[in-house]
Amino acid sequence: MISVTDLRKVYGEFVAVRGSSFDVEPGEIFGIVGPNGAGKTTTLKTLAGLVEPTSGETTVAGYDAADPAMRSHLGFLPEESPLYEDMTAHSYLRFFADLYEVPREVADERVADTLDRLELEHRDRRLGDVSKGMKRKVAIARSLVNDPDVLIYDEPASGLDPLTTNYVLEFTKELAAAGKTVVFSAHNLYHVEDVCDRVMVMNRGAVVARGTVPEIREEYGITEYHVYTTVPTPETAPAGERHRAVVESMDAVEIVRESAERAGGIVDDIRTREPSLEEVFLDIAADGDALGPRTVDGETERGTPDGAPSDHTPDAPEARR
Ligand SMILES: Nc1ncnc2c1ncn2[C@@H]1O[C@H](COP(=O)(O)OP(=O)(O)OP(=O)(O)O)[C@@H](O)[C@H]1O
Repeated sequence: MISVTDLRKVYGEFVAVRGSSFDVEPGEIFGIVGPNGAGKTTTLKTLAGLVEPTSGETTVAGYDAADPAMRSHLGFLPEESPLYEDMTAHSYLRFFADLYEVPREVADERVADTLDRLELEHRDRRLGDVSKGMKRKVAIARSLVNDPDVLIYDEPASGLDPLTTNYVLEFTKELAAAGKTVVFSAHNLYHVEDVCDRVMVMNRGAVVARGTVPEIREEYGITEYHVYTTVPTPETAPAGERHRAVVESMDAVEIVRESAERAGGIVDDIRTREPSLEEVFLDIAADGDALGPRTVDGETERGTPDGAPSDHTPDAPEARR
């Protein structure tokens, strides 16, 4: 449904996106995460045809992203979406439906249905007078007036209270279950982990990891084993009435077991601690300096145009650097 090959965007001398490649399958929820300035919004705006890439190919719903015909298949939710404050939700959405040339009757039904599904109250109140959560819901409804196949949502839950956030994320899942393809960016990794089928991590303009969350965790995170023994061993520290060693491999667990048995005790519990996506992410982001300078000149000096791998096998987490 979406195919991006060697996407590169340079502003003046500054390299905002350094050659990223990824595919998104129909009905998939694909998350783009990364620290501030990583290049997430630039990537999303390129998909939406709002930013012209410096080089690379971007296909959305079978069209080049720059092709105006693509727009009718796309719903784009920008990070900030100022609404016309004097309009009501209803008149505002109708206005957009008209822009997309949706026949009046279809538009009325679709708008009412979407507002019902979003449980939007106060439909006839001025948009200037409604809460931030409601405004976001109206912006989401706007992204759906043309019944698009592809939804591109930049930080859909940014700045919302936990209840509305949850609502928006569940709604996103429903849209994908109904067959829509969703690409969204987020800072909150818990949301990404909860909602996305696959994730791409960007840092300093480069794609540094991608795959399912378990794949990324396996590739980049370190699983810790907490090994509890009945006797002290050189590897353990006191932990309540027992002793505990924190190790990172099963071989190390065996060493603790042998030490405990030599000391006349046993290992009586082993617990596995998976790193959170947040921990994995911080670890990946900490490697950002290794990506090198972010200017066209800096890249030439390094002798590599991209600084990051850009193969087209989205299921395989990439090697770092
Ligand atoms: N029009 C522009 N002109 C010059 N530089 C730009 C422009 N748009 C973005 N940039 C720069 O490109 C880099 C990537 O920006 P982008 O908005 O894509 O990052 P982001 O990952 O979405 O960040 P955030 O999480 O802060 O929204 C940033 O350093 C930004 O300052």
